[in-house]
Amino acid sequence: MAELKRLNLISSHILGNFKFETKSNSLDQYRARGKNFNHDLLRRKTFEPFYDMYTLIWDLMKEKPDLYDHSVAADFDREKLKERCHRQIMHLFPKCGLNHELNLKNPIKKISMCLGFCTNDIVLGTRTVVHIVLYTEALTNLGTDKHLNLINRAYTLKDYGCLGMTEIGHGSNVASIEITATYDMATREFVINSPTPTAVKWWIGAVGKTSNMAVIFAQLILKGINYGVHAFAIPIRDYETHKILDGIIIGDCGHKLGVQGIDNGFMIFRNYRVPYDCFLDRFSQVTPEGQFASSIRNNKKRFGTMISCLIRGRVVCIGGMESYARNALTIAIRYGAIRKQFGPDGERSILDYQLHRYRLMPYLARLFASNAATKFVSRLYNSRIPLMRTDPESPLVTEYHWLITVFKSLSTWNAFKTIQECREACGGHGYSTYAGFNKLKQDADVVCTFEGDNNVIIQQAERYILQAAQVRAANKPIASQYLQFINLQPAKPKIECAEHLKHPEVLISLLEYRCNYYLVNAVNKLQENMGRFSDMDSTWNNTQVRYLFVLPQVFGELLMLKELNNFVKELQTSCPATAQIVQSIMLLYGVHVLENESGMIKTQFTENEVRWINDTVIELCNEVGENAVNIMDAVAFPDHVVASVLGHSDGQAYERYTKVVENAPNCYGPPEWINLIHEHRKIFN
Ligand SMILES: Cc1cc2nc3c(=O)[nH]c(=O)nc-3n(C[C@H](O)[C@H](O)[C@H](O)COP(=O)(O)OP(=O)(O)OC[C@H]3O[C@@H](n4cnc5c(N)ncnc54)[C@H](O)[C@@H]3O)c2cc1C
Repeated sequence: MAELKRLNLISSHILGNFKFETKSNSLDQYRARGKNFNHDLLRRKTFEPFYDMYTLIWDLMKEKPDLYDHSVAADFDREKLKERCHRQIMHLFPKCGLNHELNLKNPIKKISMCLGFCTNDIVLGTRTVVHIVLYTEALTNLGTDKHLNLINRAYTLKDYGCLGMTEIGHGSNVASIEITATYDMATREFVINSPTPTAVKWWIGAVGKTSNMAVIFAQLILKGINYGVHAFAIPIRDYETHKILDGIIIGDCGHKLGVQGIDNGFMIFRNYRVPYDCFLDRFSQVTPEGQFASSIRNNKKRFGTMISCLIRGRVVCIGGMESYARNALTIAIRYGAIRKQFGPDGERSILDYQLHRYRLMPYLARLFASNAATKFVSRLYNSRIPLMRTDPESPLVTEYHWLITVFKSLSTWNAFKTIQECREACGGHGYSTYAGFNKLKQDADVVCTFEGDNNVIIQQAERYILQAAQVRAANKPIASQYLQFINLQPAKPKIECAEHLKHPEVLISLLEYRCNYYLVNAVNKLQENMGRFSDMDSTWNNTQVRYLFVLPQVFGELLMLKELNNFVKELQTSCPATAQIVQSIMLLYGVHVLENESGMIKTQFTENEVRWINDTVIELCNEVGENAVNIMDAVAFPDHVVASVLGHSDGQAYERYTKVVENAPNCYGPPEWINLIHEHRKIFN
C-alpha cells in the first residue's frame, strides 16, 4: 500500500495532475484583433540606447536559465539569495566588457549594463550598482591618479566595493553624519572613528558579507577643525582571508522588506587607522602638514560635489523601476487577455472590460512616459557626467541634478503603483509568487527611499524651479532650456471640444499652463508666508504642502509628455502606423494626467471641459486596450527575463502555473511536521 502511494506521488510529479485541453490560444486571438505596426522598430527605439547591451545580457541569461528564473528561488532563504545574486554577478559582469578607459569615453555603457541586469532583477542590478557605480564612480570622480590602481581592480572584480554614506542616526541629512576622519600628522594617517552610538554606518549595500573595500564618508578633522564631509577609500576586509580588519566591526542588517539578495550591513569604526592616500583628493586636499585646500570655495557646493556620485545610481533607479513597471504590465496585460470571466455568450477576456482597461491602460501610458524620461536622462548622461569631474559647478551639472531628482521620484513612485494595480488586476493568481508580483513589489519598494528619499531629494527641484521663476520675474533669460515656457501671468488655453484634446500641442499647452498655475500659486504663497514666519527655513517648510511639493511633479509630467511627443515624431519618419499607436498612448498619458488633477480642474476647468477630458480618457483606454497585447509583445522583455508563469508570451498561463506549483517543494507530500498532527489528534480527540 505504502509502495503504491509513493508511486502515485512520483507519477504526480513526473506526469502532472493537470491536463488542459488544447484550446485555441486566446492570447493569439487577442493579437489578431490589434492594428498592424512595426514591432521590431518599436522595440529597438524603446530600448535605445541600451538595446545592444540588453540583448547581450538576455542571451547570457539563457546560458543558465535556472539562475535567472525567479520560481527557482521562491523558497530560498536570505543566505541563499545572497549567494545566488553573487553567482549572477560573477556570471554576467565579466562578459559585459567594461573598463576604466571605456567608462571615461562612454559612461552610459556602465549604466546600460546595470539596467540590463534590472530587466530581470533589481536586486542583481542594485548589488552591481553598489560596486561598479557607487564605489567605483566615487573613486573616479573624487579620487586622483593615485587611486587608478583601485579603479582598475574594481573593473576586474579583484576588489568588491561599497559606498558608506548613511549612518544609523542620519540618512537624508548627510551633512550631519558623525563619523570622523582625524588626520594624524605624526604617522600621516587618518583615524576613522564612530564617536557615538548613532555614528554607525548602516544599510550599506554589499558590506554585510561581500566587500573588501569601501568608500566611506566622514567629517574631516584637521588640527581640531571640522572641514565637512569628505570621502575615503579604505580596505575593510583582508583580501586573502576575507576577515574583517582590526578596528572595524561589521554586521549584517538582518531581514528586511525586500531585496534580500543584497547584504546590507553596518560598520562601526574604533579608531581605525588608514594611510594618507586613502583620502579622495580631487576637489579637496590635505597637505602632509595637515593644511586644508579646496578648489571649491563654497562649503555647500563642496558638500554637493562630494555626494554627487549618487546621481549615477539615481539614473539606474529611473530605468530600473521602469523595467519593473514594464514587467508588471507584461504579466497583467497578457493574463488579462487569457483570463476569461462572465460574458453574455461565452466568457470574455477580462481585458475586454471597460473597468479593467481603465485600470491598466493609463499605467501602460505612464510606462511609455517613464521610458521617455529614462531615454531623456540617458541622452544627456554622456555630456553631463564628465562635467562633474572637470567642472562640478557648471550650470549644466546643476540642471542635470534637478532633472534626475524629479525623474527618480516620478519613475519609482509610478512603478510601485503600477505593480500594485497589475497585481490586483490578476486576481488571486496574481498573488502566487510564481506570477512574479511579490518579487516586483518587495524589491521596488525601497527604490523610493535609497539613493535619496523621493520626498527629500525632489525638494532640490523645487528650489531650481523657483529660482527660474525669480529670473523670469526679473526679465532675465532663464538658463535651463527645459524651463523656457515659464510664464508668471498664464492664461488657460480653451478646450473647444473633446476632439481638441487629441492634438498633442493642445495637451502640451494645457500641461504648461498647469505648471505655470502652480508656480504662480507657490510664489504668492511664499511671499505671504515670508510675512508670517521669521526665517526662510520656516517659510519654506510651511509652504511645502499643496504649493512647493507639487511643482517638480507637474514639471516632470510636462517634460515627459514633451519627450513622448518627440518620440512619436521620430517614429513618424520611419513608420506612421507605429507612430499612430504610440500617439494614442501619448494622448492617453496627457489626458489622464489632467483627469487625475482634481485640485486644478475643480477651479480652472468648465463642466464641459471636465466631461470631455473624462470621455477622452475612456475612449483612449479602449483604443489602447484593443492593441495592448500587441503593444506588450513589442515592448516586453523576453519571457526568460520576465520569468512569470502568467506573463509568458505563449499564453499558456494555466499550464505553466500548475506545473511550477506541482514541482515546488512538497506539493504532494505529507507535512514535515506530521508528528504534530498526530499529537493534535491525541490532545483534541
Ligand atoms: C535596502 C537599503 C539599501 C541602502 N543602501 C545604502 C548604501 O549602499 N549606502 C548608503 O550610504 N546608504 C544606503 N541606504 C540608506 C538610504 O540611502 C537612506 O535610508 C535614505 O537616503 C533615506 O534616509 P533615512 O533612512 O535617514 O530617512 P530619513 O531622512 O530619516 O527620512 C524618514 C522620513 O522623513 C522624511 N523627511 C526627512 N527629511 C525631510 C524633509 N526635509 N522634509 C520632509 N520630509 C522629510 C522622509 O521623506 C522620510 O519619509 C540604503 C537603505 C536601504 C533601506
